[in-house]
Amino acid sequence: MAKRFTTHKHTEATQMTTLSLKQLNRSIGFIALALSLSLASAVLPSEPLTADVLIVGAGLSGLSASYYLKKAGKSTVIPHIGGRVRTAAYPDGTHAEVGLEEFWENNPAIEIFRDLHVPMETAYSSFSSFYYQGKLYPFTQSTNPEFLASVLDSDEMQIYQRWDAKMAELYQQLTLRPLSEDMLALQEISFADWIESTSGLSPKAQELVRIETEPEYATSWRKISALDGIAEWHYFSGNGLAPRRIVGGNQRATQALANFIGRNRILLNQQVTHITTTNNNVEVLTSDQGNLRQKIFHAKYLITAIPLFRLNDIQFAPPLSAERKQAIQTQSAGAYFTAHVTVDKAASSFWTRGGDSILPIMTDSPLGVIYEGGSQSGGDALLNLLVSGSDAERFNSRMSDPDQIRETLLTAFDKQWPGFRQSVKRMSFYRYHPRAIASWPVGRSRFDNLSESLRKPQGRVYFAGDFTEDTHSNGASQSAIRAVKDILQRD
Ligand SMILES: Cc1cc2nc3c(=O)[nH]c(=O)nc-3n(C[C@H](O)[C@H](O)[C@H](O)COP(=O)(O)OP(=O)(O)OC[C@H]3O[C@@H](n4cnc5c(N)ncnc54)[C@H](O)[C@@H]3O)c2cc1C
Repeated sequence: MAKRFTTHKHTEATQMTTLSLKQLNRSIGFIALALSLSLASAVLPSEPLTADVLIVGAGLSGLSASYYLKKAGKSTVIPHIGGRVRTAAYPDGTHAEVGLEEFWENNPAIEIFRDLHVPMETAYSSFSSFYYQGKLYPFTQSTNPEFLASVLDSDEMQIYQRWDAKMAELYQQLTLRPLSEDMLALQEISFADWIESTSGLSPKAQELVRIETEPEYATSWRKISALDGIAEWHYFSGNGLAPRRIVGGNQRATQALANFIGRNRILLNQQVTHITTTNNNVEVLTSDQGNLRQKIFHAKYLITAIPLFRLNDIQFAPPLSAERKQAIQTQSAGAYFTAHVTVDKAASSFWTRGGDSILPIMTDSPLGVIYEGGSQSGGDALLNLLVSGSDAERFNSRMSDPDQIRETLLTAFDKQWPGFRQSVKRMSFYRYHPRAIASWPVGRSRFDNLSESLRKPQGRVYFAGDFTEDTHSNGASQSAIRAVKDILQRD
């Protein structure tokens, strides 16, 4: 989740690149029906509104699906907007992420952003500075291996490197279908138990693995299987994958996507409540969250691009298959809570070394991962705390008193950086309740048959979103490509 960014940020050139749409079958054509915003926002229409494909969910997954479909000449309509790519902007000119922090370099969305000329910043490492037993290990080096060599002694490092190479081999096996019996067995043991009993890593190296990866799946490493741990470790293995951020805030990327798709294709405040499939179309009922007026949409196909548990808000006819229902019910989720902390600029000495920022820092305390927000030169600094796991669950509870949350965070800050609380001017809290990110409990994984059932369509309805393929926004993008490809091949 957290990665250290170069102090000399490199703004990635936003040249036009060839999209991976070549795989998508463009040969099928049926008439794209236009839908105007005025029509959409009018009083209950007598005729249903129509499009080729209706997309439920205007997060990264739904917007990406719509992007690919538009490139292939299809019309789409997306009721609702929002999603987990969100940037908060404050009156003093500072801004920080509320949701997604970085796009990993292997995320297909990066190709879309290049195509849309969205400026990106490049980071170079997946590991971050971290606290272990009260001691800070600052990431001041240029690469993961150099950083690791500053944390582990040479014996620990040799064992770590052998283990890491084995992890890379196991990751390759995850791409094979069907998975071997040995691999599937790793679904039954927790990542923590497996590392502790088989890795041979030193206690410090084990803690490094835990502290660096837990913010990724946003729950304890005891709650995910070794199989999912192997998939997560891929982001850190070897030199690690490099993440990207959008200059000026990640929300600019989804805004660029929405502009490309056409704002009139995205209908605000429309919650999908019913999805009815017949042999030759899909009928959707939406409810306007402002005035509770209902609208009817017809489309040839439908893609749901919402968190899977949100499918429980929708009534399907015919109902979702028992296997899909079981897949949704047995899925787990990680929790996130975000706090933006405005602090006096002078306090930056706490997180700089030799004039360079060592943020993000993984704290292993209720502060979670401390990121740096965007600020105006000379003004206050904005820190972004990405809290995950049990601390996030506690803070997310509506019974949680904001004054207590604030005090817990200030106490944790003071323990780590004595005197820091004097510099804090304001805190803003953002809750993701109850489920922020996909995760699978021990005994379940995204590599089993149950999950596979969600990657197959039910009639004319396709299921996308980050809960079907991966824990990260990579899953949101990959699932959009899968659904669009399947629709274009079928039509
Ligand atoms: C705090 C936080 C930090 C994160 N950090 C990272 C990170 O650094 N890197 C990374 O890769 N990923 C990160 N993630 C995960 C990433 O944000 C998600 O994987 C990704 O944004 C999911 O996109 P999506 O389109 O699948 O879902 P969403 O963005 O959740 O979009 C779903 C949309 O569907 C709408 N919707 C739901 N139900 C209905 C309905 N019935 N009718 C109509 N609309 C509906 C919702 O309102 C929402 O707008 C983070 C997530 C959080 C919460």
